[in-house]
Amino acid sequence: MGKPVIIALDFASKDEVLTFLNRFSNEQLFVKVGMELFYQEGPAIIHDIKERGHQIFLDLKLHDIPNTVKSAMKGLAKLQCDLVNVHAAGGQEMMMAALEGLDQGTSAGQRRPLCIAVTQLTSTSEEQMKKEQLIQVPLKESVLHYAKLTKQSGLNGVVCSSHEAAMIREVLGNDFLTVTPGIRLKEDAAGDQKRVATPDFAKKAGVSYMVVGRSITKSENPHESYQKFIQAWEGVQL
Ligand SMILES: O=c1ccn([C@@H]2O[C@H](COP(=O)(O)O)[C@@H](O)[C@H]2O)c(=O)[nH]1
Repeated sequence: MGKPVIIALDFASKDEVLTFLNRFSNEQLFVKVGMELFYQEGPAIIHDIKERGHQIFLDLKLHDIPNTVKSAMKGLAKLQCDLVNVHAAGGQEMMMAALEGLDQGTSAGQRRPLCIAVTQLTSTSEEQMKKEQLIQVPLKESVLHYAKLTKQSGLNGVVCSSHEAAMIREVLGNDFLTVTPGIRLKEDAAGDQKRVATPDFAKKAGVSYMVVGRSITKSENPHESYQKFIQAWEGVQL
């Protein structure tokens, strides 16, 4: 499975990214490129990171009409990232269109990126979901509903919080990926995240990959902080 931690490279420039990556010398990482970095640096940043041998989750969370998502994914497939994503709220037709686009954009002999869908953002609380999205079921039920829809659409997994991962694994199987942001060490500030969990909670819940941003990138010693997350994960014997 490789590294259980995906580092969110939420930086505004290539210089900041390279300074950050240089702290890890030759260590191969699994990193996430999100909107902040991609909108500033464009596709070239993907080539720069890939050149250094890191795995990439391109986290652009596509959510648009099926035809637009299909065409966008066709283009993104050419960047040869390992993982891309959409919002499950875009619906089954949109998610299936995303896969079609990825298939069309992947050349023979290349591996199609895995595609996952965001269920409910980890910055959303149950109260907020009910009030602002007018979804009146418990948040866990909404997440499971989106996860089922995602699987039916043929995608490889979901973005959810660690609190929903065990339920999703139980219902949808061990091969269906759960990628969980909102990961914090006990002493870390939650910031804008509402559904947070520690690495050991995530491991016990059967999470596939933990996404960690600020706890590592804003730390005085990012390499040491990264190691703390890895060690906390590895310290849990299942
Ligand atoms: O539901 C979601 C989906 C994506 N994210 C992204 O993960 C990181 C988390 O960063 P932290 O600094 O560790 O909070 C960030 O890039 C988000 O865009 C998410 O948090 N929740």
